[in-house]
Amino acid sequence: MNKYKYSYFVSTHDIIVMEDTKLFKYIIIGGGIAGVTCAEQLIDEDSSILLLSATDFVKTVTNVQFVTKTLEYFDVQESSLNILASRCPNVTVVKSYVNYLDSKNKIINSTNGLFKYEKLCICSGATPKVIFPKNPNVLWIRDTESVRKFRKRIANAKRIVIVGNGGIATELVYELSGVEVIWAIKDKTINAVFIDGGAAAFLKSSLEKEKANEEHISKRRKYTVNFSEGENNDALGGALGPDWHLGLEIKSDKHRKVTIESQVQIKALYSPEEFENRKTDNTDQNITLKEKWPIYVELTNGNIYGCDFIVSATGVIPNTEVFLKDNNFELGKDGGLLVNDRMETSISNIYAAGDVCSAGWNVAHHWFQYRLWTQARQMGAYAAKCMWASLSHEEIYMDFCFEMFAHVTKFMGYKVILLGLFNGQKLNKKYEILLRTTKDKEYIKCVMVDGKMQGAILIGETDLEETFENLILNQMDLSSYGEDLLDPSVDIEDYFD
Ligand SMILES: Cc1cc2nc3c(=O)[nH]c(=O)nc-3n(C[C@H](O)[C@H](O)[C@H](O)COP(=O)(O)OP(=O)(O)OC[C@H]3O[C@@H](n4cnc5c(N)ncnc54)[C@H](O)[C@@H]3O)c2cc1C
Ligand SMILES: NC(=O)c1ccc[n+]([C@@H]2O[C@H](COP(=O)([O-])OP(=O)(O)OC[C@H]3O[C@@H](n4cnc5c(N)ncnc54)[C@H](O)[C@@H]3O)[C@@H](O)[C@H]2O)c1
Repeated sequence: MNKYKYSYFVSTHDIIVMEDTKLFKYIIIGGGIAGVTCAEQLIDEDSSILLLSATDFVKTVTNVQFVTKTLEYFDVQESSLNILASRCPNVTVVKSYVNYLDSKNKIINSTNGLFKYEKLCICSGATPKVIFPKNPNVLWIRDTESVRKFRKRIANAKRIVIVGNGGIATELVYELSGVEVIWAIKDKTINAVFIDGGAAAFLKSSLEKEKANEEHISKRRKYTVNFSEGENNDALGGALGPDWHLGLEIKSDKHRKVTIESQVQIKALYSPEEFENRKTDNTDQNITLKEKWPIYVELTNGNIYGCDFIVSATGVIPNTEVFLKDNNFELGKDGGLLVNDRMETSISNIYAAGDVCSAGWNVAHHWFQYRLWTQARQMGAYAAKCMWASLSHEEIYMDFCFEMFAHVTKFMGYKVILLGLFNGQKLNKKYEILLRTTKDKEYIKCVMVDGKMQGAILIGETDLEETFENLILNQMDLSSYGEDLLDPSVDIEDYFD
């Protein structure tokens, strides 16, 4: 590896570029799915491409399989930097944390020196938005390191409180057994980030079953994660993804014990000493308080729980901070780097993809951004195409995957497919719902406007995803079918394919 000389004055951020500061045609920051996909997809084979990864590992996607035109499964691996470099000979992979961007001179300063770019793609992901982040009894899940900390603490835990109602909380609550879980959610029903109340009721019964009785079907076929002990890297690693929870099989007791506290938030946390000093009346209403716990949680409904620790699964914030210093990036409402339909940020020659960016183009009616693995991959690949097209003056079109939102995952033991405006997003409550549900088997919901399908939730093995995807994309008028559309005796799959 070349060593680059550099000079850098932290006080003024003036960078003196030495003659041998290396120029790369493309630089990509971030070794998560967005960054790695971007590097792999750069078809400019003669070009110098540099990928900077803050950690010793990068995330690579393998065995991509399309379920439909827009739905895909894939395996994810944590690979060493050398493996990526050997797979992509035109990509130099350097472990380095970027701490300053000089967009005027197109230079980045990193822990491994200065690098100059023609085109830069920022794929720095997102950081968990943790409630009470400084409290040592509040944990989160994002990367391998955070899961390691969680595993260590859960091994001896009797009760934990999980806060949040999205992907991580839903998966964690389902995966844990042999420990009492208090699940504190802001909404009326579980997993409200992804599904409606009806689907939530369908899934919830899974929590009452014993873990051992269920077949463990993985969300994807494989997720290889490196849990080697001893490594202690403070840099935030890439987000975990499919099947990150498979390593949580640590309790022999397979009983789930989940209490759902709905429509609440955390009001306060108390250390044992602070709790002892509380002399309010409501503290003794809760028998669980007779035991001594490392931390106590007061909910907004007045209930107080002692527990071993709390998991904050309360969403993410795009990792932009380092890049904002002296750079006037336009940001999206959610704090991401705003990108246009060419994945360009508001600063020329700088692109962004994955969790760090906010889609700022006029998005297709049936598509919206969700910070998901699949979208990180799609955006990374498309950003690569856009950077290449810009330098080679080629015309390209927006990828088809941005036409319709599509996500396949697994919640509470069921395959879950979300298509288009599956929860009536963007429709201002002006839509009808067609529903078919069979207990413990399937839940099918179609969102309809004027007889045309706008979105769908498919839970279980319905085999309807391809048909429904076509119906949403084609906007075929289905008024004449009315409710028969979901009649189990009508084989709509054959009819519409
Ligand atoms: C527990 C968990 C489960 C999930 N499950 C699913 C799922 O089932 N399906 C799904 O679709 N999505 C899932 N997601 C979401 C998905 O993992 C993310 O949306 C996706 O991985 C984001 O990829 P990314 O490349 O944009 O960011 P990241 O994976 O966060 O990668 C960003 C990279 O940038 C590096 N970096 C940051 N700052 C710097 C810097 N200054 N200099 C150098 N490098 C830097 C980081 O170290 C990191 O390697 C899950 C997320 C989590 C946390
Ligand atoms: N199977 C999947 O597709 C899957 C699984 C895990 C994670 N992910 C993705 O990983 C990322 C992180 O997951 P996540 O579950 O942390 O985020 P999320 O955005 O899915 O859910 C965040 C949840 O936290 C709640 N919340 C926010 N602030 C709160 C507060 N102060 N008090 C109480 N609740 C609060 C929100 O209401 C929401 O329910 C997301 O982008 C998510 O989509 C996806």
